[in-house]
Parts: sequence; C-alpha cells; structure tokens
Amino acid sequence: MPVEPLAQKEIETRLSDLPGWSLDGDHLTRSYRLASHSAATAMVVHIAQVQEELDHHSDLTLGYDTVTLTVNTHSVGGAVTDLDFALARRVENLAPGHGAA
Ligand SMILES: C[C@H](O)[C@H](O)[C@H]1CNC2=NC(N)=NC(=O)C2=N1
Repeated sequence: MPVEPLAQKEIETRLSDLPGWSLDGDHLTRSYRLASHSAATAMVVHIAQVQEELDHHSDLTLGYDTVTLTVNTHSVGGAVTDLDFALARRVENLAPGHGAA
C-alpha cells in the first residue's frame, strides 16, 4: 500500500502517544539526553541499525550528551507519514535501554 501524508489532526493525535516528540514545521523531532558522549554515540549506532531495518532514515545529530532526530518522508515530498511514526515508536522503545531521557 502506498504511504500517504497524514492530516494535521491525525499527527496531533498520534503525537499525544509519544511524549517528547513534536512537529517542527514539516518534521517530527525529538532530542534525548544521555549520561555521556559514549552513551549518546551507542544510541546513534543503535538508531542507525533500526533505520536500515525499516529503510527509513532520520536526520540524526550527535551532540556531547544528546541525540536529536528529525524525520519526515522524502518520497511524499517531505510530509509526515506512518513511516515516521513507526520509526519514532521504535526509537522510544530502545531509548530506555540507553538511559536516554
Ligand atoms: C530507496 C529507499 O527505499 C528510499 O530512498 C527510502 C530510504 N529512506 C528514507 N527515509 C526517509 N526519511 N524518507 C524516505 O522517503 C526514504 N526513502
């Protein structure tokens, strides 16, 4: 089934189940804070593996002790779709194992 842009209202509803995530312009975004640079780096590697598995990739920024994702779906002109929420959910599920908050 082709991926479709989500309506604004639908995006807001889905975001209510993803605390910490928000819509910034046309991207979903979230930043996490970690205990150290090496912890943040390990989380980036883990997210990159999930992104390859999903074949869906955020812009992923590594800071000193932060990891920031911004994501939308290029193939529909940069709209937010199910694929972005699927990635956000996967990242939320792996974050506690990295001590990310
Ligand atoms: C060929 C490959 O499936 C596509 O280029 C994938 C890869 N990762 C992607 N990531 C994102 N964020 N949007 C896409 O449309 C996209 N397309």
